[in-house]
Amino acid sequence: MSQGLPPADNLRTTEVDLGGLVSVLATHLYSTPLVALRELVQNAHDSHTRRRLEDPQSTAAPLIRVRADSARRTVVIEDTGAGLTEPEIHAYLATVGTGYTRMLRDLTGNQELIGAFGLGFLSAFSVADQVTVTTTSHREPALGHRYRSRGGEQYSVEPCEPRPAPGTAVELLLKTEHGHLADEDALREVLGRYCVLLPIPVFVGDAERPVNDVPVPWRQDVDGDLHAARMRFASAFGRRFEPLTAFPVTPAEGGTDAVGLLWVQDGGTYGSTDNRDLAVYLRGMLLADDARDLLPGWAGFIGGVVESSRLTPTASREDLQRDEHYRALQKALADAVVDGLYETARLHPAAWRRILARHGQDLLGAALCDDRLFTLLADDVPVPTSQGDLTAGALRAAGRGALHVALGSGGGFEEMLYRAMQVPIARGDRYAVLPFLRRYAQLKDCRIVELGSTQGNRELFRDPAEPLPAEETAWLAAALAGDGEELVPARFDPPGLPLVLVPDREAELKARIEDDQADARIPSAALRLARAFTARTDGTVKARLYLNLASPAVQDLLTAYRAGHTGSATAAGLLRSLKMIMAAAGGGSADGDLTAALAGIGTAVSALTWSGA
Ligand SMILES: Nc1ncnc2c1ncn2[C@@H]1O[C@H](COP(=O)(O)OP(=O)(O)OP(=O)(O)O)[C@@H](O)[C@H]1O
Repeated sequence: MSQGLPPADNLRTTEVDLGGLVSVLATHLYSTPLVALRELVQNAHDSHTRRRLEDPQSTAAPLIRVRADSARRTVVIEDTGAGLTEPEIHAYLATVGTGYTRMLRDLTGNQELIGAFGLGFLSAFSVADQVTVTTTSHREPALGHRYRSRGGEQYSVEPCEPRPAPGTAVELLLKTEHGHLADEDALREVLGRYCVLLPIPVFVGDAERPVNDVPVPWRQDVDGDLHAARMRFASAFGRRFEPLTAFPVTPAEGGTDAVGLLWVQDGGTYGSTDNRDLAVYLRGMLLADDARDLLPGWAGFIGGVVESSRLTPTASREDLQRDEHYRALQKALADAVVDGLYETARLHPAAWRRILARHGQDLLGAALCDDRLFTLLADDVPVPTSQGDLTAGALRAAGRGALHVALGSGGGFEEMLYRAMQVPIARGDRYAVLPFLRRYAQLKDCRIVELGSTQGNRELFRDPAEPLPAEETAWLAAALAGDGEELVPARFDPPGLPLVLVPDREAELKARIEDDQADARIPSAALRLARAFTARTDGTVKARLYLNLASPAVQDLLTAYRAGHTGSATAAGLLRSLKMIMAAAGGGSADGDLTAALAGIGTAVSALTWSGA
């Protein structure tokens, strides 16, 4: 088949259904009607830049004022910029896809100009039934023109009184459903966010204070305390949480040009909470309000603002192209978070303590995803244990050089055993605790005792000095162990504890981690690590019953059995009941039920009492 073009006389021009196109562009390009406000303020800003370039002698103070009249359901955006001549209205304002702004930027190289696509003005029709633009060009200060359109498809232009000074007023007669925008408080809130980085003051109503008067700490030479200025900005900008600390984003050599500010948000986070909140600005205008994907997945506690002129917006100017600049910024932001946390730990110890307390759980997971972060956090981050939050170092010291971790979901026999041993036990079932402690143990070369795992059990339950004869083990197993329980003669502390039933926690953990729900709660990097640890578990053994040969009670039982004492079976029954009661108290389960165990104790006591009589 020929790949060439058809003969010229066969070429046709694509028809445009203007009405359909205008409707799509005006109504469907943007995700929220608020974008119209942003586009119109941005046009006002560009018009000021144009004025400065074309009319450098002008002494007019650049300002943008937005007014609302709820009774008339109107919003007016006024500027003291360049204004438009009548031909310019036709050629730029009323021509879809063409704007003066882009040409001016190409011509002058001025990077402050924001407009690019020649589409933004159309967004006015997404919120307004009628749009009226009254304008006076700085080139013809004695003339005024009024553009009027309903829907954007057709428009009229007529002469009118010139404005008191060159500039433009865009009046939106709001659609009923968007009438709530004609409210100056609402406008203040929206514009305060959209325009926070615009260099031109933006006023709402008759206010004398612009909505964008918070000093931008990475732009101005801040007098005095830079950290305090960063905190002020973060506090003014953050929507949901107060900042605990703030740190800068700086351009990376050969990477991104982005600058801005990140902060650690107050407010608890858990493994499951993603409060990442990042706004991205391009040439001073808000581009992406929720660009959380630029922040690392483990940084659920970070909020921030960045601006970059290398990022490319989509035509709606609400999202960013995922290009190499986007990826460079992602990397720079991950580095900035880690650098910022280092800086906080070094310079702001009080804030650092609050961050550790608030976001300890998240940080455990974060440490697993970034080596530098692990180094920073290893000795500081709190680990939840049976004795409250402790650092890994404190856990190790209290465990006489070993980290003790329970793999069960809290309570259970582990807690009882550890209480008897008087060491704190880390809650290995909590988000990221187990992989964090394993990594810690590996790097710091210390022992980790994971109770419930084969390895951990071997550490805790030592082999007996001499193995028991097979016949005695068989008798004990028959007397004490239930279905699916394996009797293991051992020695362990404290000697007062005759036996312990240990469910196979690795098998339990494996089942839990393989559960689909875990995917939703745990960031994938941490989950992969956890799975790597449980992959080797086969999960066939349900529980092991460790019998403490160091316990005087067990020794007496064996002596009685060897001597053929009739009471040995009764005493064994007593121990079996004790096992079941302990398992039930610890939230676990042994064979049989609690009522039977309690009854067993009664029977044993009666039998022993009578046999002694
Ligand atoms: N307030 C204003 N003052 C002066 N000229 C304006 C004003 N608003 C719009 N214009 C003119 O109309 C043109 C078209 O505006 P429009 O918002 O559609 O596109 P743009 O700003 O050029 O690009 P983008 O679609 O990227 O916003 C602008 O380029 C500018 O020349």
